[in-house]
Amino acid sequence: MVVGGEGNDMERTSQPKIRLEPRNREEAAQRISIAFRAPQENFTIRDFELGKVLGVGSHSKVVRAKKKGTGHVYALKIMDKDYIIKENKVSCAKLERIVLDQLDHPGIVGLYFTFQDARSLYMALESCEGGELFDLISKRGRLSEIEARFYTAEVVEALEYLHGLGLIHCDIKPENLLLTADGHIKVADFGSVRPAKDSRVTVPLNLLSENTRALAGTAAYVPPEILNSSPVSPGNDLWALGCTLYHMLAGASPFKDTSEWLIFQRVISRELIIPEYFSDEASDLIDKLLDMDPTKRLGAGPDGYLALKLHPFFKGIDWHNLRKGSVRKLAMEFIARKNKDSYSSTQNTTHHSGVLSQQLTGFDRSNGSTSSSEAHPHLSTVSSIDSFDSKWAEFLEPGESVIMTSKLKKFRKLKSKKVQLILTDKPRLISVSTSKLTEKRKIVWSDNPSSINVQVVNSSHFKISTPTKVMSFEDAKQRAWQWKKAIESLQKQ
Ligand SMILES: Nc1ncnc2c1ncn2[C@@H]1O[C@H](COP(=O)(O)OP(=O)(O)OP(=O)(O)O)[C@@H](O)[C@H]1O
Repeated sequence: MVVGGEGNDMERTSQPKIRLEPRNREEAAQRISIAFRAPQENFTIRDFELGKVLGVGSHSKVVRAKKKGTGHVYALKIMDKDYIIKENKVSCAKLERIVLDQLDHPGIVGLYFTFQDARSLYMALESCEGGELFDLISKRGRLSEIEARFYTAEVVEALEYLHGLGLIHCDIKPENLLLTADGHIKVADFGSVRPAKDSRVTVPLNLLSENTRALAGTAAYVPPEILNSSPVSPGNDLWALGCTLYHMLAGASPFKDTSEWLIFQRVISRELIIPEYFSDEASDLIDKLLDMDPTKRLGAGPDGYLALKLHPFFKGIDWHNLRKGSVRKLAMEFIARKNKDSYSSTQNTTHHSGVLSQQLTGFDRSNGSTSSSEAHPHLSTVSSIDSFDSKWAEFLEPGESVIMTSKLKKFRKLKSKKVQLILTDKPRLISVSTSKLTEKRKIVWSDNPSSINVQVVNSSHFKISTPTKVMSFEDAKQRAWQWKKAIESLQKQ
């Protein structure tokens, strides 16, 4: 990605550029003060051996990439230029680049370098080999309080650092909390970040004015004050932290419903049901983080993070040595559940060289988790990299690439089954039973929207209608609209 990067060879291509042009003197002055630590390199995608898709966001695809020559492995966040321009996400991408560049904390995903080519922007991030906390929770159903305490403590530490710099993440949720190979948490996805008034982090003003227009965050984690257009504050992240802790312990976010509107109603009226099996300490902490008044949330008051860290839920947490080992049991339990993974190891370049790193090298989540091999339709230009690794590859024809795939619940009458739905560039729609690993009945493709039609019921539910049947699906990651977009864009091609 080029952010004010004169002199970079990438700039001299005749391809579309994404630049950060100052609009006035003030901005120009501010821009000069940004000297990137993570350089803008002249690399091309051919300088990397691409591995599996680590995850997909709403405007990016993140792929494991090994740098030829050095063998270093990165999580390469790839953003399609046309798409982010069309979707007005350029400022989010630049913001993430600029902010990540200035952060340095073990609880925050590191940025190594950026580059771009004709089609895409690339950010080489520290690779979090353990995947999303969301997937861990989904696989387990819910986490134990011991695990939830540890993960929450690590997020608290990272938030303390961020808030100390005057930055609000604005999208804390289990999907954006990534696990390293040795079982520690790192906060990712800084595309929604906002500075508080007294922020010590340099953020160009034009990016902010563009970025602050949109409602930041994800419905189920958005605090009530944001729905009332109040200015951002650290309390926003503390609310989302309370929702995240609840999610870890209950297996679902506290404000769950079938549409964003209904979720917002629950948030505004604080319809919070705490399950009986939550300990008193966990219930009390969640209650205090989910205070309707952002200034009263634990961690946001006059005693700041000290009050939060001293809460009885965190009893036993060694705050000074949080990131020094002590995750052995958690990580080993995690890897034991993943030992069927047929992941072929690549060298890991994370900075964590703890005891577990070696034991866990090669540990991954290539076992069909909901996001591990998902792709975005707008990223079809890089879709060929999907075909390398997944166990679903056996259902593809030679040369066929995955455009999008998710583990979904498929409903039939009153029952539901888990299926892996795969959309390919052929185009084909393949539904594979995750229990039997066999292809279910063929879904006959048609370019005609009246023959194959996708109806979105809400963000997680959608239906695919063909002339002979209607199939109902649930996507736990709320990608119903992405399924519709992906299928329709292939029909238009
Ligand atoms: N450093 C990393 N290491 C491993 N996986 C990663 C890394 N960064 C991102 N991912 C995976 O890619 C997914 C998408 O990344 P990210 O959230 O940064 O994208 P985005 O397009 O900004 O998403 P969003 O829809 O949340 O705005 C993550 O949820 C995660 O699964």
